[in-house]
Amino acid sequence: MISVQGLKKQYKNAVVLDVEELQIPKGECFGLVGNNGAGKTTLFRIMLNLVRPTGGGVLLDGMDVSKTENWKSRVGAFLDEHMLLSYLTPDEYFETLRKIYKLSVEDLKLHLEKFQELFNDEIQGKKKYIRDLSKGNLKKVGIAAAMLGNPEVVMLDEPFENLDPSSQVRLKKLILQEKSDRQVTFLISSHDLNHVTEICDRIVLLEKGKVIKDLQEKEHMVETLNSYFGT
Ligand SMILES: Nc1ncnc2c1ncn2[C@@H]1O[C@H](COP(=O)(O)OP(=O)(O)OP(=O)(O)O)[C@@H](O)[C@H]1O
Repeated sequence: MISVQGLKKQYKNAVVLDVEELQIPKGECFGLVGNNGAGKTTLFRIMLNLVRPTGGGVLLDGMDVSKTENWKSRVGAFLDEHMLLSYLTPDEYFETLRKIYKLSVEDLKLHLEKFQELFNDEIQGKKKYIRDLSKGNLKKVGIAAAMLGNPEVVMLDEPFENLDPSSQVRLKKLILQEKSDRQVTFLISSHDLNHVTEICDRIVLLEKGKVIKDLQEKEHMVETLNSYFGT
């Protein structure tokens, strides 16, 4: 369970995040939407202790993410390409992570097998460095890396962006599979309203850093979001 309490982030005089309370239960697929600059990435970055909040904090299973490191083995995330080691090939990168997470060669192989359809023969066994991959393929490497080591919580910032239509469908299938097989808690930010409403149990809408809607009923999600975004 993730618990956000009195979270505030301010840059000079601008308050970019102001979330009074948010509880995300285990196994929930939590979607985060909002216009550019609404504060989605800032919320994820604070949850990963990459940005220090001005006030309040985030607890993961009771652990304050800014005060202990123990939550890190339970969380996987891909926010942007800076999280990757661009001087490695995807194979070298996965092998490096395998060693860090102390997984067996077989564990890594089984994990990557789940991604074969999504990888579409473009990622493994190639001599291409991560820095030379297309944006979509780079995203696929980041997502596969975020899910490595069986994390209980997976945070993905704009996972569908830059993926071709078949890859978007394959990614949705993968997320739903992981969720039903292992009760993974997914936190997904997206501008793609169709995809998030399809796979998420709940959608939180941010506007200028504040939660203005917390939608938990599937039937009303699409309608409410379409009317908000004018889509
Ligand atoms: N280091 C920083 N210094 C000043 N302002 C910042 C900084 N980082 C983020 N911001 C501001 O915080 C606000 C929220 O940004 P954030 O990236 O969280 O939005 P977002 O919802 O993820 O947007 P997008 O949909 O465009 O990715 C923006 O106004 C942004 O300019």
